[in-house]
Amino acid sequence: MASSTSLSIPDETLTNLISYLKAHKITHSPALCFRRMPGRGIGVFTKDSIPAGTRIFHVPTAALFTTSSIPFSFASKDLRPKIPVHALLAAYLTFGITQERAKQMHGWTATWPTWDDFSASMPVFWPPSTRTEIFIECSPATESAGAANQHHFFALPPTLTGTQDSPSDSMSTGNPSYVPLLDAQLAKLSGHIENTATLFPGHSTSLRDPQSAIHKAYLYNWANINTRCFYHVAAGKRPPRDSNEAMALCPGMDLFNHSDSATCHTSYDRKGFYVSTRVDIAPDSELLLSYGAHGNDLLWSEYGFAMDPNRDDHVQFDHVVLATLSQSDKKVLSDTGYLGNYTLNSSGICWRTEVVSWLGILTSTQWHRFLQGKLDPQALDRAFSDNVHRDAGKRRKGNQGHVASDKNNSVDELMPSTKVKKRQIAWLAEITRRAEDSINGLLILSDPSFHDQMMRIFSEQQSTSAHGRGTGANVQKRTTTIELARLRLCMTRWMQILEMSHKAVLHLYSTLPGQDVEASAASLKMELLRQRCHEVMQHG
Ligand SMILES: C[S@@+](CC[C@H](N)C(=O)[O-])C[C@H]1O[C@@H](n2cnc3c(N)ncnc32)[C@H](O)[C@@H]1O
Repeated sequence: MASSTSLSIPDETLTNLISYLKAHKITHSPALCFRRMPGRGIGVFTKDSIPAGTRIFHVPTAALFTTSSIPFSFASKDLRPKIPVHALLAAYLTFGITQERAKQMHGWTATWPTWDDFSASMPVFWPPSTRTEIFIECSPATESAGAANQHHFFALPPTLTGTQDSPSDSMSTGNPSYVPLLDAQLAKLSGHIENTATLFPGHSTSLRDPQSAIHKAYLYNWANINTRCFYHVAAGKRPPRDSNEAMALCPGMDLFNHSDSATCHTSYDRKGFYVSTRVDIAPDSELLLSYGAHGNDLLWSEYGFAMDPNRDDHVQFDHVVLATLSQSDKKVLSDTGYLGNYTLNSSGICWRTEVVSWLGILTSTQWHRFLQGKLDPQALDRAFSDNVHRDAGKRRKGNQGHVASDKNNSVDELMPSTKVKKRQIAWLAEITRRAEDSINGLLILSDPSFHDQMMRIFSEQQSTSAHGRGTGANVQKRTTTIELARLRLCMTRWMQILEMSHKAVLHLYSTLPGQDVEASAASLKMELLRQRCHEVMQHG
């Protein structure tokens, strides 16, 4: 591997990074270079082709930033077991690090995102108003559809917030182990702040004060650790029970972006971390790691971005399914291990949802046999068709030659699999309705005439201007940019959810007779929303 000097970038921050890498004996393939890209920060690229299986990056153990980098004068041996690693690293970077050390690390830390980047993209830093139901009123003039002029909707999807649960339709009522992603993250962040404040009493007041510079610096460092750390266990140490306690920051290696089809992978041994290529790499390509097989909700909440497309994407829709089940259904599902965790992805609904769909349509014995793979529902459909033909024959005889009308479309007359599909369509229609409501609401808020309402929902208002990064018009412009970025991220995610449910509904319609009109109407509606969102993304 070559030394870092071969990375040539026309950007002072990146040039300083190269000096930092060199000074810390961090080496890499001579083909690598760093580039900035709109919407994804810095990434690692190759100028030349690289064969599969090549080691392209090495960060020696001595260059890692871990709890071993923190002096005992800041955190004693006794204190360390009492604080999560994430919180300790954030505390040290916020008020433990000397000016001299911060200056030494600057060649690397200057490449980190800005606070505005995190604030715009990570919902954990957004105001509570983005998590609760939004009501807006429109005069008929601003109402493009000309329909109802009151809108209520959610900016953030329930898969992140769980806020669409009413007590009777609650994910938590139905599935006690379910904690929405954002709730878990908010609890973790506030737990870390509280823990740090307790263990470092000299900083407790400012850490707990959202307006203080220390609090804001802590959030910034916490976000950096959250989005840039790698799993690492020091040589000779046992892996901790909680993988979050095995953290290392790897200078330079933290600039690889994520992909669901990563071209590189990481490994480590006692000498440090390595990145190697998994496949042959073409010149001028970005080198990509996998942060895990994560759906967009997790990528968004933990890392502040969503991929489009993302083959690991899915949405959990427990809130929709559970709201349609009786307590006794939930008990049956709980007893069989099928309560909750119902997901939809680009291939349709998951097996767990399929299982719930048959509950009540099969007899209890049939349903349990179906779970065990001992009953093929198609056999039931065949038996149903045979019965229908037999009955029709009997009716013909009974009616002395007059064929009985076959127009009875009551649910009881439907084939078992048709009943199941109709049930699934109803669930998907509910996901679609919620997504459409939210997209329409966000489209209204993106209109300049709704600027004040948009700011009330997406802005911390007074608190943003207290960040000490500008005044007057400058702050106003910056905050508006942040709020609009937040709104657009919500719109993008709802659109992805809508596309997923739309695709699944179309597939179900295609397996049922006479659903062409419904399918075309749904596609038309979808296309109109897609176009309106596209316009906002382009010009708004
Ligand atoms: C470990 S850093 C990677 C380097 C990062 N681009 C930077 O400039 O610091 C992780 C962050 O990179 C960004 N990122 C990673 N993969 C991305 C992707 N596929 N699309 C958009 N942003 C991505 C996200 O902001 C994420 O929090």
